[in-house]
Amino acid sequence: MRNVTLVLQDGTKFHGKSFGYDAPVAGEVVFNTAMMGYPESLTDPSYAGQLVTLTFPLVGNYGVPPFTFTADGLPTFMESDHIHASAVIVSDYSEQYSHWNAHESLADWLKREHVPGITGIDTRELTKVLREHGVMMGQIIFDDEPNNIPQAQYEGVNFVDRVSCKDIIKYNEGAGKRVVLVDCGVKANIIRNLIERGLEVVRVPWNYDYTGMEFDGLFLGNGPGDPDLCQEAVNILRQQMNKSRKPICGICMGNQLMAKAGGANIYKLKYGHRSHNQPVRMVGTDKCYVTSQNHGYAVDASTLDKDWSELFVNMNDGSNEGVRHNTNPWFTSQFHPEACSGPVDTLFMFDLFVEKLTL
Ligand SMILES: NC(=O)CC[C@H](N)C(=O)O
Repeated sequence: MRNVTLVLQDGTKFHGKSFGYDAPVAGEVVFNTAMMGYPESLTDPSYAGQLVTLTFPLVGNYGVPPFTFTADGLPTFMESDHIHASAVIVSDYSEQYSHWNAHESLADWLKREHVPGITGIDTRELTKVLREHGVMMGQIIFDDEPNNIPQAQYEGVNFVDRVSCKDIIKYNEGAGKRVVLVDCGVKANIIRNLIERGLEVVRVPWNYDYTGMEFDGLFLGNGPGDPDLCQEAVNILRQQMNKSRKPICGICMGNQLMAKAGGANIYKLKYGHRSHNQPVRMVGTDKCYVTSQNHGYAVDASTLDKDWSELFVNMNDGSNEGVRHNTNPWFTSQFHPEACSGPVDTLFMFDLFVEKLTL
């Protein structure tokens, strides 16, 4: 294993070893405190452009599931058809793996997909640095080729345009109600949840003008990067809202786009929410849900127009976790009700959407 150094934007250095694909890489360094779920997280398109630090110390011990696809073209166990994170940073990579569904090691998968992985990093110390300073850009360089330092940019890059589908994809054609799904980098489990509920899904590119199409409801998926770079999607959404009261539901980036259409501003969180245990309260109730999350930006709910209200709020930091329109069936969550991975307490969001479609 070759020696590597992770260099943060402020000059902080961490030394480790390469266990994935041997190549220098740069990106935004973020951390995820979940205890498992690396196959799902690495294939979540919302991690595009990021070097993902896993704080759970032992990583790789359950291997990686086979990269098979179901009849409808969705990956059986992953969240998209390839790794989207730019690299993975762990404390102790486990070379031995064992799981009934393991097909290969994490190292072999990373090598096959040309994604760097580094081990031997004090990920808890790294996380403390990121929590103090906020997320930073970082570079993974190989100590035996120190001049080969890559550069990267995160802010201002439209990652959604890179990961969104380029053409319309249909699922479950001819089934009951038809839903247009805006693909900003949608996770497979959102599509699975819609299909499982008997819906026909028409997945369209992020900036596709669907306002002239025939459908019963609209779903806004998750996606990477800064929502302010998706103004085109917000403009189309506003047109749809001016035209019709059809149900609209959104997840993560979908919450941010909906809130923007509702007049709200977006800001960047200091170090984001990436974990399986984010507590979220439903506003106006004393119900708290434990949720799976992966986002770096948030909605400033105080800037929502008067026709909108906050639907969920984060119990750790008070940030917005969802919005709703006061009279129309338009509602969203910043967290991931589809989980994958993580707790499934909030799957009811999909049922609520179906309920609104059939009213
Ligand atoms: N998972 C997501 O949709 C993330 C939304 C947005 N890219 C953010 O980081 O806040």
